[in-house]
Amino acid sequence: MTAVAELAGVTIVRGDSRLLDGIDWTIDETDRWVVIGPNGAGKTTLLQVLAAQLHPTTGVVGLLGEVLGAVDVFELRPRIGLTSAALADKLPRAEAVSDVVVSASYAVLGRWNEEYDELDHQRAKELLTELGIGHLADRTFGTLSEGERKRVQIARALMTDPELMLLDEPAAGLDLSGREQLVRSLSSIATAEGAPSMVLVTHHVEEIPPGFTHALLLKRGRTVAAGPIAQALTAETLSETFEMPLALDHVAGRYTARAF
Ligand SMILES: Nc1ncnc2c1ncn2[C@@H]1O[C@H](COP(=O)(O)OP(=O)(O)OP(=O)(O)O)[C@@H](O)[C@H]1O
Repeated sequence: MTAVAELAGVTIVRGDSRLLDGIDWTIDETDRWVVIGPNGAGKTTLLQVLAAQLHPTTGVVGLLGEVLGAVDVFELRPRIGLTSAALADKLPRAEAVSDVVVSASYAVLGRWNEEYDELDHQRAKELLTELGIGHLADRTFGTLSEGERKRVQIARALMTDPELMLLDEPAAGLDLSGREQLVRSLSSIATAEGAPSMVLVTHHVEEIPPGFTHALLLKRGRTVAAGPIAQALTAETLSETFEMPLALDHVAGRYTARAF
């Protein structure tokens, strides 16, 4: 199996804080990881490292066969799909949904004056349809609901056929039906042939799409547990991560947690 990412002793220090503290982690090609942890655990920081946006203070990051620090990150980044609230805010609200998706192939935010191939538009339409929002292709991005916008972002991140897909709290702020539709879409992306390796960050086990294979639990910048999801994600590891006694259920491929 080929490693898509290999982190060894990754530590990130800002002032007196260790945002990440000695993270060792290997992501293989066929892995679909979920990263779970409380607010401030370092999840977004970890995703920024995987997105080649942040270099560790100490430690080594291997990414898509390259070593961070010894490679031009501008060559690496187009191979990585990222969705996050920060990125969503930068998408042009006045632009047509299909253009928001298509413009990803040129790694630009906003359509400007690039010429896009008919093939690109076809691909964008296909992706939007896969995500259940094909009918919104001609709408203006700013007129979409939060849940619809999240799905456009995912289509956009998939547009470049990334080798690694990073999703930072994709279901945050969605209502129940929005969350369930998104979980279903992510599950079908995760289990599709030729899908990219995936890392999904969340606070909530309810948001883990069926088909995700591995879990990393993070607390105060450190790994509590990491590995195949059945072993890494248990009532014990979850309780330790969130520092409260939690019961964990796993029914029909979905997880639920509650305090007791
Ligand atoms: N530049 C910085 N300087 C100092 N502390 C920082 C800096 N950037 C982030 N932090 C702190 O690092 C910690 C980890 O932040 P991060 O955003 O990675 O956490 P998170 O797990 O994604 O949290 P949340 O679930 O709330 O989004 C937080 O306590 C945050 O305040």
